Amino acid sequence: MPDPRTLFAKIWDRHVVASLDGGADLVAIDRIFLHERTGAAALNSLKAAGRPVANPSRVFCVMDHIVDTRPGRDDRTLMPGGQAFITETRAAARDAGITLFDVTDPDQGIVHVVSPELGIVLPGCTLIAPDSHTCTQGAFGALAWGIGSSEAEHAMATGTLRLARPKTMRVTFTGELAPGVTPKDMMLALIARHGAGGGKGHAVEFAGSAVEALDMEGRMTLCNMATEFAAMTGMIAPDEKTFAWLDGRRYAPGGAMLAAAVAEWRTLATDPGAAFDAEIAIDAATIEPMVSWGTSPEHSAGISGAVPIDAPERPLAYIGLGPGQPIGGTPIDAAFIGSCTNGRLSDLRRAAALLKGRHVAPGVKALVVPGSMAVRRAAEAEGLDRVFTEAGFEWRMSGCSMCFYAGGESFPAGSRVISSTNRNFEGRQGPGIRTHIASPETVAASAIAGRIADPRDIAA
Ligand SMILES: CC(C)[C@H](C(=O)O)[C@@H](O)C(=O)O
Ligand code: SF4
Repeated sequence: MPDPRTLFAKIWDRHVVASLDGGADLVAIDRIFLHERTGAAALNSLKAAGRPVANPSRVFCVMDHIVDTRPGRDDRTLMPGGQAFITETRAAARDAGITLFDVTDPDQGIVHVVSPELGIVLPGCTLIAPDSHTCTQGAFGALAWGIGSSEAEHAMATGTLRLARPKTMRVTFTGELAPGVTPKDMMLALIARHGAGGGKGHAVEFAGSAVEALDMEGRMTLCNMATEFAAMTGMIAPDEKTFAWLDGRRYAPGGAMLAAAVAEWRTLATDPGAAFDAEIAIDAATIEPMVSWGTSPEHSAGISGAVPIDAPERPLAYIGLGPGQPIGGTPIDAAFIGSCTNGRLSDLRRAAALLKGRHVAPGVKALVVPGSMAVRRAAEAEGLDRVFTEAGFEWRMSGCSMCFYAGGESFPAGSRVISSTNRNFEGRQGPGIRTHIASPETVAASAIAGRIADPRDIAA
């Protein structure tokens, strides 16, 4: 019998092209994604070096970070000088012969939403992008991680990347989530309990009954925030839900090819008895809806909790809360639903279920930005756009939008925002913006209440 191996080891071992001096491996890269924020730089520098993209059919590019999300958009963006990122990336992508999902393309959307939607990420593949939330796609049992721009160049030119083998960690969520508690809350609880550096240097596999019970979109939310845990990536063993998701997607294998692929993908799961370098176990039933109170995702607490009495000064000064202050009940100025963490159809459905027949509190600016145009169309087909707009939310085109102050979209300086996104550091959503990260349900409930509120208090 061969030694039991982890999901990570199975993927890594079959992608190692060579073991290099100094302990690093040369790893074959199956898929590369670019976006307009960093894409033009990588493609242009490759071109300047006189090197073509080795295999353009494996390289994809989206427009998501800087694009305007107001309906009727074109290449113009609220980011000063932002249009050049878009036009230069478009020209460089066309020149390199890679696949581009452009601003007005029906497939446009946030990179980590579009790739799974189109079946570009597959179990067992290696996928990289110069974007830290590439780990989202590990939800498919892929090895997917964020890289720097020069590594993107190297990978595009050679189809490989040189890197040191990370350590492995398994995070097991046992038991069952309580009603109203979501994958976002699982990650905020993990990071609050084990620190924003807790996964450093590790490829993290999420496992256990509460993970198996999640749908694919929930699994993506979980893996998305592996980078907030400082992990190289997050991943989940592929199962029937994974295979069903991929069935019929444009770039995924179909027919007899799919059946053969599924047979292969079934072998990827971690073998019983395989050893991890580190293990964490969390009882899912102990998690409640979580909200951040500071400027790191580790500054998070249960909605019924309070800011710790020994909380550090600087984040509290920025966020404008005091030690021991209850988190629930804090008045908000704005609410945002969207991003690669929580901007998918199921996120929108769950928020809309709470908003139906209700209205955002007076004075609260609320906005929903679907993670992709496909999500937007699917939501409209179900009438979710009307639920949101009747509740007083703005209904936008897809993009990163207010997740990140890169496209110039923001709320008035200093606003307190409840947000379904993944980062809450100073200025993340714009000058002086005080971000509280939470699940889409908590965002919806808080928008209605005009203050940070527990979604479980609203009967959907
Ligand atoms: C702009 C991009 C490189 C960045 C990232 O790497 O994650 C952004 O997506 C973010 O979420 O901060
Ligand atoms: S939605 Fe936010 S976290 Fe995701 S890729 Fe865009 S900016 Fe980064």
